[in-house]
Amino acid sequence: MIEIKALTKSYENIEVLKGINLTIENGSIFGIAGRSGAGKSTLLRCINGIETFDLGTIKVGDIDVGSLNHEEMRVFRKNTGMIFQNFSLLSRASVYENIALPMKCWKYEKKAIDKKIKELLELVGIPEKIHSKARELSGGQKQRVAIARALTMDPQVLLCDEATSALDPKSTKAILDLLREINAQLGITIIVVTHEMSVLRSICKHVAIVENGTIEAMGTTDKIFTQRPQALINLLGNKEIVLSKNERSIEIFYSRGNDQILTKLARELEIDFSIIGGEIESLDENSINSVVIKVDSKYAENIKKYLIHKDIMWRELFPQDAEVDQ
Ligand SMILES: Nc1ncnc2c1ncn2[C@@H]1O[C@H](COP(=O)(O)OP(=O)(O)OP(=O)(O)O)[C@@H](O)[C@H]1O
Repeated sequence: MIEIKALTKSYENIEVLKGINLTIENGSIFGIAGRSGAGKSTLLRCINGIETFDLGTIKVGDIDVGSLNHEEMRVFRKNTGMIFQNFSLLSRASVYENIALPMKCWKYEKKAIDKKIKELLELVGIPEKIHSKARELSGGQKQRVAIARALTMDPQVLLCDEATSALDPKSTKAILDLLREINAQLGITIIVVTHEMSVLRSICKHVAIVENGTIEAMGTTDKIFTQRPQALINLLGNKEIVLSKNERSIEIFYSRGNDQILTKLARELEIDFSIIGGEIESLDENSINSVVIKVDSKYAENIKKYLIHKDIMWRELFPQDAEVDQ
C-alpha cells in the first residue's frame, strides 16, 4: 500500500503540494488527473524519491520514503519504475542497450541481462526489435522499450507520467492494454498521471483529481464520472446543452455489457429521443462510455425508472439557463 499523509512541497517560496492525503492499494491502477501545473508530476516524483518534500509522510509498503539515506534511497528506487511522455531513451543506442542500462548500473552479469531483456521484450510485444536503434522505432514501440526498461528491476510500483500523451489513439490503446496486462500478470501497482479523461476511464479503478496542489475529488472511476464533482467539471468543462421548453436531457453511462441500452430503451419504452452528445472511449470490458439524449419531458420519469431498474448509471443534465419544464 502507498500511504501519503499531509504532504507539502514548495519550490522556493511557492507551495505546489498543499497537504496531500492519498492511499493507493497494492496491485491497483490509480489515476491522478489535473490541469497543467496542478502538481501531478511533483507528487509522482515525491513518491519515488526523485524529489524531496517539506512536511508529511510517504510510505510505500513499510518504507518511510522521507527517512531514507542516500544508499537506502538507491535501493528503494529499484522498487519503483517510471515512464515518461518523452520516453527518455538514448536515441542512438539499441533497444538492448537501453533496457540493459539499469542492470549494468547494478552490475548484473551479461547472461542474466540477456535473459531478462529477452523476457521483457516478449512481455512488451517487440522481441524482433532487440537490435534496432531507439530512434528507428515508432512512438508506441519507444514506450514499450521504456516500459521494459522500467521493469528490469522487478519493481512493485510503476509510475506513468503522461505516458500516452505523445501517442496517437491506436498506440495509446495498445500501451494502455499493455499496462493493464502488466498489472494483471505481475500484480504491479500502477499510478497513472494524465490529463486525458479517456485514459482514466479506460484503465484506472480509482482516480484522484488534483487542483492547485490539493486533492479536490477522489473515488472509484465509476463514482467520479457519474457523480461529477466540481473538480471533474472544472477539468472537463461543462457540456453545452440547449433545451427548449418541455425537453429533458439525460446522460447514460454504459460499458460493453450494456452497449445496446439505447436501442432497448427506445424499443421497450416505445419512445423517440435524439442523441445530442456522448463520449465513446472504447468498448473494452472495463471502460465506461456515455451518451447524452434529449427527450420530451413527458418520457423523462419513465426513462429514469427504466435505467434504475436495469441498474444503469445515469444523471440528468440541466442547461445553465434554458427554460426547463420542472
Ligand atoms: N523544479 C521546479 N522548480 C520550480 N518550480 C517547479 C519545478 N517543477 C515544477 N514546478 C512548479 O510546480 C507546479 C506544479 O508542477 P507539476 O509539474 O507538478 O504540475 P503538473 O500537474 O504535473 O503539470 P503538467 O501536466 O503541465 O506536467 C508548477 O507551477 C510548476 O511550475
